[in-house]
Amino acid sequence: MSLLEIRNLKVEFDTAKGPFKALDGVDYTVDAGEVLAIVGESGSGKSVAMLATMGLLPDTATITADKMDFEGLDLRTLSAKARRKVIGKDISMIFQEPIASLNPCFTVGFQLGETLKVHTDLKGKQIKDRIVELMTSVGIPDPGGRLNAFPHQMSGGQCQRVMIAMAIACEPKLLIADEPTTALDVTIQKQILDLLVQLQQDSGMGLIMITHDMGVVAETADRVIVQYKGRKMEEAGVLDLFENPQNPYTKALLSALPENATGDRLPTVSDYAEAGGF
Ligand SMILES: Nc1ncnc2c1ncn2[C@@H]1O[C@H](COP(=O)(O)OP(=O)(O)OP(=O)(O)O)[C@@H](O)[C@H]1O
Repeated sequence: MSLLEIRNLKVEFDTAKGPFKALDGVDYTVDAGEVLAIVGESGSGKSVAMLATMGLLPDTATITADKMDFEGLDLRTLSAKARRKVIGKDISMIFQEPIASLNPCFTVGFQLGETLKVHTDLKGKQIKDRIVELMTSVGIPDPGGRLNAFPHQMSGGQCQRVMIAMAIACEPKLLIADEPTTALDVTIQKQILDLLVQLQQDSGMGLIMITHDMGVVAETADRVIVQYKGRKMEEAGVLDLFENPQNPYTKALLSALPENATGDRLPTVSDYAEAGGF
């Protein structure tokens, strides 16, 4: 049984201009211990798909799927109470803007503690010990001192480490990372990616990496889903995708990488769109 199995996921938003189809029948499967990258340009429906899975879309979204199972549990029919037991514990998510994701009014230690209080039976000193252990595992120096810091007193990279600590606090079986390095400096990006992959390998959890960056895909993924305008264009193992892309859109994405440039100007995806028929 797969960890997460989604069939024919569709999401439509009710907007002032009428219904808008953000996702049009996409399948996703992730196994324990696997890293799935979902790649595509802005607006391709990567975040919407995972927010739908987490039950985090607004009421204006109509979500349908033929199947949406997490460890055999049907996420479509879960009560709000049962869902809260799964989401944030067995499935957790980190987002693009680490500083905005943390509450500026509370120390990072307090915020980590709140996560542990909600989802575990730990109390008092056990909570503090676990916070220090978590901060150590995500590479925050002087964790005992830093737990009293407010988010604005930490760098973007450190805040993302705190978000990762919060996401892994309850030892999730699946972690969804939505553009986790996009808002960070290039040098920090690599460190955060390495940390995520290391944590994934140590724990054996499934990891879904949402990204628009083929470099991130190459660094992290076992398998890749390429999305464009709410549809799946291609799904392949990471080596196959880079060596032998089948879909014109995937070929266009790969041609737009700086290392594949041949002329004076980098090609863009739209250079390929008409010829490729997408
Ligand atoms: N709450 C909403 N109401 C209406 N449309 C929405 C809503 N949320 C997302 N969309 C639209 O759905 C489409 C897919 O959005 P989504 O955020 O999934 O894209 P993405 O591939 O993750 O891109 P990005 O990397 O920019 O986040 C976009 O056109 C977006 O404008």
